[in-house]
Amino acid sequence: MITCSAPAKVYLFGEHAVVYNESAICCAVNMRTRVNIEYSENIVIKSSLGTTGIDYEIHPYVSAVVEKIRKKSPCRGVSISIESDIPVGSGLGSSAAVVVATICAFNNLLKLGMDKESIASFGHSIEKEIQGAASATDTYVSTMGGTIEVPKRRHLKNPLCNLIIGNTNVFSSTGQLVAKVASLKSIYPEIITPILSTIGKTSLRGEGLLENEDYRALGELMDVNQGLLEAIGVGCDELSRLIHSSRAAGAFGAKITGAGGGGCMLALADNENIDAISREIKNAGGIPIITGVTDSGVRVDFDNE
Ligand SMILES: Nc1ncnc2c1ncn2[C@@H]1O[C@H](COP(=O)(O)OP(=O)(O)OP(=O)(O)O)[C@@H](O)[C@H]1O
Ligand SMILES: C[C@@](O)(CCO)CC(=O)[O-]
Ligand SMILES: [Mg+2]
Repeated sequence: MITCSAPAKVYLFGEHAVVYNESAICCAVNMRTRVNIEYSENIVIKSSLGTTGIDYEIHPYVSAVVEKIRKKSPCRGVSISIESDIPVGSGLGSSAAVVVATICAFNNLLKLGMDKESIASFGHSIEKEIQGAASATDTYVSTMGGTIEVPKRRHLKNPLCNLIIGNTNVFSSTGQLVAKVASLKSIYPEIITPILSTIGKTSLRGEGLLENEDYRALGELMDVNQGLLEAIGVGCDELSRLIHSSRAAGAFGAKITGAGGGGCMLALADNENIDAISREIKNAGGIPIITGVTDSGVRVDFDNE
């Protein structure tokens, strides 16, 4: 059996805009999806979502990886079992982590010789196929770890303050939200295109602030980015409640992370405010998760093949 794992991610800036090639800053964080793989008679995919064969309803991302790999390198059946600390459909990159960890598992089982760049780009092709339109960000960051600016794919300094996630527990589909933004952009191009470009500018300014460890200003720009995400229609009441409660409890800044429409928000905070922010996220109906950046991207955890 082989076990590979890959991390979740949060966006400091730039989700949605990055689909249109604007800048984003994204960090890999300390929650992982583990994929176990071994040879078997048939294709079996087992996760908290169910046990299936190739099944594009229940396991679209993993099914697409299996089919694409088997086209390139025909192999017997495999049994894949998935365990994950990453809430599914919550803006923390659960799809990218499962895709990247599954590709890495096949890479080692079938000795495909893919390097990390190839794993990331294969992962991106799967996200594009299933999501409709997708940036390279989630799969690249989950593969490489650390804090990365996309589209240039430059590694930046990790934020040294606390990252507090608030999960609304409302499921959201990234594909649907990306399609919603695309539709708004096609109806009002002269209004939506400059908003996306301004989101990209918050990310470009954010880079210098991250370098200088100016978390107060970084938080201020995250709040600006949040206003622009609301403007493109990816906010919701549950997220707003968690974001406003976090700010009131002393966060440097707070915004949606990932696709929005439910899922998670992210607050930046110093040590003194963590407890108050976590408490207020709970009072506002969310689940707080205190996390940090990991430099460990996709990796092999176990291999006895
Ligand atoms: N542990 C898992 N096991 C099997 N499939 C998973 C797992 N985690 C995620 N997935 C797949 O990914 C889908 C969710 O992906 P989606 O892109 O909509 O959300 P996300 O990746 O959590 O959020 P975001 O893309 O905004 O960061 C699930 O519906 C499922 O198909
Ligand atoms: C909404 C989005 O920008 C981030 C989802 O985590 C989509 C993408 O980049 O593919
Ligand atoms: Mg996703």
